[in-house]
Amino acid sequence: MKPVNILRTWYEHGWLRAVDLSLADYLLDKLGDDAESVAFLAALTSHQLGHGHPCLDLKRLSEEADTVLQLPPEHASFESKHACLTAAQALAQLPNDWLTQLQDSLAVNQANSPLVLANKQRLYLRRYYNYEQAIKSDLAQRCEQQDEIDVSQLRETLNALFGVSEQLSWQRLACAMAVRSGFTIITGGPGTGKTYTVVRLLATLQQHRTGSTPLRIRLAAPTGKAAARMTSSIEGELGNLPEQFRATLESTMANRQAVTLHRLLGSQNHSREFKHNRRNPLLADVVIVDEASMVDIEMMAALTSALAPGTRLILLGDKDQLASVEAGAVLGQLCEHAEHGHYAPELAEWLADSHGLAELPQSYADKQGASTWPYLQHTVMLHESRRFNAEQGIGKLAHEVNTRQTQWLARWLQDAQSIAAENPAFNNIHTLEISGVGHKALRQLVQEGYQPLLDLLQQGPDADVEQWGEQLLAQLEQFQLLAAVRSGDWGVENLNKVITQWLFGEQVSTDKWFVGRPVMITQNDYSVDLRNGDIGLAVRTAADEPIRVLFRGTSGELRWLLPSRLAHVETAFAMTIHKSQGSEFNHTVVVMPDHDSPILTKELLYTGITRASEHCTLVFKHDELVLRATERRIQRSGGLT
Ligand SMILES: Nc1ncnc2c1ncn2[C@@H]1O[C@H](COP(=O)(O)OP(=O)(O)OP(=O)(O)O)[C@@H](O)[C@H]1O
Repeated sequence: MKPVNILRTWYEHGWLRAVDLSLADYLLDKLGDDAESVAFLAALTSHQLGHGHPCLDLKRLSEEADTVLQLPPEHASFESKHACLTAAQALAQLPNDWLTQLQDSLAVNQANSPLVLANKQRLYLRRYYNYEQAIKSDLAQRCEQQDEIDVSQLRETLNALFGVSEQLSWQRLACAMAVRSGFTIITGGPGTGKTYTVVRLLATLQQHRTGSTPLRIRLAAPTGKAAARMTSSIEGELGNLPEQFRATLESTMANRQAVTLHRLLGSQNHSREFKHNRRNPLLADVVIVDEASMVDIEMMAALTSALAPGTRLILLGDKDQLASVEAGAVLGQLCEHAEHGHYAPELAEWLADSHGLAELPQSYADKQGASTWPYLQHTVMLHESRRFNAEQGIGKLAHEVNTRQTQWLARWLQDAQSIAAENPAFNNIHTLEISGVGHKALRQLVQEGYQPLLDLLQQGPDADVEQWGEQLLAQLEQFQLLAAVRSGDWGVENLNKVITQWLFGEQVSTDKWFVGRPVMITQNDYSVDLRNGDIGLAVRTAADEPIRVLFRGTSGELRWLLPSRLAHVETAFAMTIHKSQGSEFNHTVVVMPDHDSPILTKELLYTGITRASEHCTLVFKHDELVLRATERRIQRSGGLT
């Protein structure tokens, strides 16, 4: 079959997006029928973007095409599998010299050509290649900025902030690292003290600034919700600082409000360009970005290019979480293997000195570190969670999944109850093995989980509507279903239908407005200042009032919007694990599907489990699918490192 016809069949069966096919058609139109292989590979590159990869990894493509391209897709019907070639079969239809054709093509590696082939291995759409190059050169320039620091003074400041101790504190090393360098990544799982560290880092930076004017510090996060969380956790942590540092920070940092990255950079209507860019950089000495694992490659390029050469950039995030839904696992790539340090000997020595230690443990030093792992010379991973014990409950479950250890997990999946009976510290993780999503045990779990919210809604506001709104939004974070997949019986769409019926009966439809409908914004909407992923709740403040949707605004305020103002929303009793990033729920229920799929990975499960702050329930039909997902890793394509 001709490659372009394979693409058409894939498109007709929903395996490929219209935009992917259009690119192939465009190239064929410009270059003629001889360019079929090039057009085919360009369409695949575009398809990869839709799966979060900024490029097509050609080596992996020839080795494991079906896995790399995630074809057939999760939702593929039986008929489509019959009608379409698999990715591996399709690739076999290309002439043997497809790589040479690609290298020789006018569409590749020419001035302003639409495609770029890097190292004969990664094929990019030019725009994404440019983003990657911009990030690399901006970060390289920033990595070279190293301030001369008086180590003994720094040690004194850190002693005052963290206390004097012989015990290695990664938080303290993170502060030292960020004071020395123009670019720093602080990564760590939930509760490892990223906020705790940042507040102390801000104090250290102000203390060790060179001029007399206070540093201009800007705080940002990729979503409104993450920005609101950042603001409140920083505000909360300020109170725990030693008095002299707290007073300095409060007086020097009048603006402690974190904003979305869009707002920081100044998004402009109907344009991908931001107000702040290379020509008009941000006025800031330090920019700190929380939840950086959610920042995609386009936004990261916009950020790094909007920073003036002297601005210090500090990224915070959990490298082991899923990356952004958009293309580019930037943080994950930059600090892959951070758990091993890989510090060049001189850096390891300096870090130890800043801490007052004789040396860092040998396992974190690496003679080749500087050349092999340049970004790790600017990264500190916080290892110890203050919220979860890695040996117990949620901490243990998250740890076993993250490190892909299935032995304990297999036992827990079989008999979580006995494990909890033996040790009450495991009482906060639960399994629910069910034959289908209509199962009464799931229904009971959902009804009990949502009952307090329904009671609050039923009760209505007393005199104080704002207080009621606060209670509702707090209650909405108490219980949440997260599904691994979108479609099928076990997917988000069906779960929302089923839950709506369980809670509100047959007369209510999932896609209509009703009091008690939680919704998620599915696209950034600047006209109402809401972002993709923001969550609201449909309420009625009085019987004669219209339904309004209650959201938390970026400054923490309550917003009561009419549903007619919301263009892109979906019901959110259940949401995908992808969309739950940056949120935390008291009781998180993670629902695995009844069939295997390449999207079921340890990153997905880890992200779902770590959304839970108090209780986590894992719902599944087959325990071996949970184990298989734990063993599977996301392969991040890209050339940042
Ligand atoms: N070195 C420390 N000494 C005492 N308490 C600490 C220390 N580090 C962190 N904590 C406490 O542990 C809790 C979790 O820390 P923090 O909120 O900073 O973690 P985080 O990594 O930012 O979490 P999140 O997953 O929410 O992003 C907080 O209550 C914090 O005050």
